[in-house]
Amino acid sequence: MQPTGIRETQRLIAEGALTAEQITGHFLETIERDNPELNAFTTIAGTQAMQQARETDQQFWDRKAGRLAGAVIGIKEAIVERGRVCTAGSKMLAGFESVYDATAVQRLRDEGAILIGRLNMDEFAMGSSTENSAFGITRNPADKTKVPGGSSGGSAAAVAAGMCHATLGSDTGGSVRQPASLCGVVGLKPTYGRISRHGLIAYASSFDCIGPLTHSVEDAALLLSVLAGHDHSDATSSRKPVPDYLAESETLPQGLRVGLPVEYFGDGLDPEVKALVMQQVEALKAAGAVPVPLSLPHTPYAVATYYILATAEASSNLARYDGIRYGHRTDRAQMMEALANEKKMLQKAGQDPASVESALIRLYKQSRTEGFGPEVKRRIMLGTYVLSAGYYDAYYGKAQRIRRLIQQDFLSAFEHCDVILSPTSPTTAFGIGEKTDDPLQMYLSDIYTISANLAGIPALSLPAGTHPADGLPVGVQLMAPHFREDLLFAAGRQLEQHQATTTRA
Ligand SMILES: NC(=O)C[C@H](N)C(=O)O
Repeated sequence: MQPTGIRETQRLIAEGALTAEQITGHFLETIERDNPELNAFTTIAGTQAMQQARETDQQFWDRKAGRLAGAVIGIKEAIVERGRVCTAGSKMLAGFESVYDATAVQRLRDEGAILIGRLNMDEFAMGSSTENSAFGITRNPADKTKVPGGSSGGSAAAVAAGMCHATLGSDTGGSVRQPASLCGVVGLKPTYGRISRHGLIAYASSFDCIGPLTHSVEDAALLLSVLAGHDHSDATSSRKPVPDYLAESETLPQGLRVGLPVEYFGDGLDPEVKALVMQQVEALKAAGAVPVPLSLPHTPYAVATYYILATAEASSNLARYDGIRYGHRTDRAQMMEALANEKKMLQKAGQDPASVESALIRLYKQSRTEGFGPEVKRRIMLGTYVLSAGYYDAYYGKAQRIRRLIQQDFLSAFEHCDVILSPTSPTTAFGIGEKTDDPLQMYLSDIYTISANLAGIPALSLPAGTHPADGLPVGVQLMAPHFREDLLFAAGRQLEQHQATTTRA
């Protein structure tokens, strides 16, 4: 059995009990064996990873190892990596090779991480099940008939299946935390602006965050220490100093007040999920924390608000894929022939052939029709509608105002508590195909994760045990005030320790 934690691996390499080459080889064998069925990885960078591993071993030997030396990490398709195909799960970007590294990827490289490949996702991060990828669905390693969650389903499945130490995902409305919960791993959405978005293919820019998925809270803290910090290429990245999250989260602050929002424990929550989440509250209580019942009154509007604002931003961000400057381009010869035929038909019918649209307009339309999948098209249409002149105030303007009220709910709540605890997802992983015909049901699986994105606050999902009926992983979510990731890690580590002792006992 090989170690799956970064810190543990580093200890073993430093002691000479393991080499980076061995651990990378082990992960590659696991990928080779299990990826054909799971489809977590879209690209496997075996040769380069082994080369990097050999360099890492030399660095350990020379005592020049970086903070992530020996850490084998996979990257979500939405985050660009120099020299690799970066598709964001879309046919629109099939074959698109990036000429630069996202800042987050560059930071991993600078600290010696070994980059092992690229991970499947819902197209342009639009989805909660990884069933919307142009490159096939990803399966949940815990039960291959179930979805892994989404949109970072490949990133969560790869960690859960032991194919790497950690992965990068992105979280616009729960896309790191919900799949982490459904696959039984740790997932962090940091404060908006804590990690640079430079090189993250844009979906909804006022929400998009890059975040790590790991086997342990400790590894998530280590990764955030490396990934966080200001970047001159992203004007929204924060200049706040980056703490040593590992050191800052070693002990649980005395008398930590844990907020329990009534709106997160009501209708629609599976009772067994609720019971496991409440066990986490008991574990924190036993460590001296104090539960504080509270209300976040605007929660019922969160899903609607998010799906108005995110689709509006997406319709604008995705306008760049026009087939000329960027993205898939339709076959021009075929298109010209079709246009010529249409003109002939009109002439025959005695109508004006000039009424046929121009070749340029047709090229845009045809390229976008072919390049985007159905969910992306739905969101572009929704987003364009809510931004249109006659409806702007009724939808977009109103949603912006409700977003402010949701932020205000959290600011008020944090006057009475230090962290907020809730389920991450109302149910365990659902069946493949179960929600694909019902977009509203799919959107509702983000019910507990979306508010943190609306408010810009950090949130962590970690395993809370397995559901007694289906044996699938259940996640618990912790949320904290802006830039207080240290509190999430401190509470998360406490829960992990508790789980380790109770499962051992
Ligand atoms: N991207 C995300 O964070 C996932 C969310 N379910 C969405 O489709 O927008």
